[in-house]
Order: sequence, then C-alpha cells, then structure tokens
Amino acid sequence: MPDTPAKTPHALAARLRNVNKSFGDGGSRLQVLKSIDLDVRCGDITMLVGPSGCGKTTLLSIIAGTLGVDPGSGEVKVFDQDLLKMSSRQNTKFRSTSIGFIFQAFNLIPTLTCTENVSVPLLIQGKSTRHAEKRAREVLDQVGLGDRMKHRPTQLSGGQQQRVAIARALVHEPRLIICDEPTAALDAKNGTLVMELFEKVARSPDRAVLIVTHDNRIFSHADRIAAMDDGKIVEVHDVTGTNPLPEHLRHHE
Ligand SMILES: Nc1ncnc2c1ncn2[C@@H]1O[C@H](COP(=O)(O)OP(=O)(O)OP(=O)(O)O)[C@@H](O)[C@H]1O
Repeated sequence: MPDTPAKTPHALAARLRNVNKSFGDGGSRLQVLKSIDLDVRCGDITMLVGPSGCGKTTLLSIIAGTLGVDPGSGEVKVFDQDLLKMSSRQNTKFRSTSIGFIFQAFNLIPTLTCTENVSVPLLIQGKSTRHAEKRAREVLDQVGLGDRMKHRPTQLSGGQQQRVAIARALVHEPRLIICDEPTAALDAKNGTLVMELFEKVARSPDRAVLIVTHDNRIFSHADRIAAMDDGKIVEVHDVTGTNPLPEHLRHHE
C-alpha cells in the first residue's frame, strides 16, 4: 500500500514563541503580553480577537517590527527572518519591503494628496514618482476612490481616509498585511470591498493577512481566528466548511 502523501504544511508568515512584553518600570510595570506563541500561516486571513486592552495592538506592533519585546523572550520570526536579531536599519528595510501596516489612526500625511500618500511606500523603495503614482492610482481605484485621487486627507470622510490607508498598505504588494481594525469606519459595501482585496492577497501561497478586529461582519472572511484574553492567546480556531466559527467567538464586538 502506498503511503498517504503528507499534507503540505503551510509556510509561516510569522512565528512567535514565548513572547513577553511589559510597559513601565517598578511598581507601575504592566505585563501586557504573557508568553505568546502564535503561527500566522501563509495563504490565510488570520483574525485576532479579544476584549479591549488585552494586548492585540501590542502584538501586531511586535510582528510589524515597530515595537520591541522584553529581554528573554523567545522568537519573533517573519518569513523566517528573526526580527529580534535584526539591526534597526535591517528592520526598517525589511518592513518597507515585506510588511504593509494599517494603523487604527490612519497616519496619512495631511499635506499630500491621496495619490501622493499612497505612493510613499514605493518612493521609499526608490521607484520613480511616475511609476509610483501610476500604481497608486490603480490601487485607489480598487478601493473605490478613483474620484478622490487629488483630495487631501482632511477633505475625506473617516471611511475614505481608512481606504486611503489600506491602499497605501497594499501598493507595494508586501507579503504580510497587518491591520488594526481595517473596517471599523467602513459601511457594509466598502467593508466587503476591502475584505475581497485582502482575500486576493491571502490566496497566494507566500502571502498572508493578519487583522485585529471587533467587526463580526467580517469574521466570515477568516481562515483562522486567534482569541486573546489578558495578554494570552486562549484559543486558535481553524475555520473550515466542516469547522465553522463557534458561537462564542462570534461575539467579539
Ligand atoms: N506605550 C504604552 N505604554 C504603556 N502602556 C501601554 C502602551 N501601549 C499599550 N499599553 C497598555 O497595554 C494594554 C494593551 O493595549 P493594546 O492597545 O495592545 O490593547 P488592545 O487589545 O489592542 O485594545 P483595543 O481593542 O482597545 O484597541 C493596555 O492596558 C494599554 O493601556
């Protein structure tokens, strides 16, 4: 009898082991992450849920390489690169090519137009303004802002600003998209549009999307849901046709 072929394991976009993070010193020291182990698989949309203040944004920032960890933590690997062993210069370069980060505060540059804001990651990579702005216009079109290219952030609604931030995170086709509440300011139609764009990204075997969300309208787009509480990962649920999302995970609003 031939052996059953082993199922190909997913490549990992991120692998965290024994990650601890505290803020403050002495009596005011607060341990926010407590021995976190987490695998973020390529090809998946992974959602991170949990009550306010449980450490979700802190964890995203560590994976994005914008926040360090406590000494003695295990590892933070993104596409097999150990962020804890990189110099700050290597870290900045790695982030600018491999990671697209959508913050809760959109961090758009108020003096630049939408097209210019979205071009920034490509300009940082040394692409010409002409190339960068052409690509920026394509992505703005995909997020439904084809008629707002020359507007500045202050001339846009919160939901439109959020979509500009999403376009900026997608424009350089990073392999890992990390988003903090990407659909919070979006109506159902634009929320679906954005999730469909994320699905296109995540359906590639070497790319992944990691989302913190309270928005249970988008849970149906998840392949995997990791639930956090009080600085720990308390449950990881793989969503499949035969293993749908359990009721208790649907209520993270
Ligand atoms: N720079 C900081 N200095 C001190 N404490 C911080 C800092 N950043 C976060 N914290 C604390 O860490 C804890 C976790 O914050 P975090 O933003 O990661 O939570 P969260 O799960 O993302 O919350 P929410 O869902 O409300 O956005 C909170 O108690 C917060 O006050």
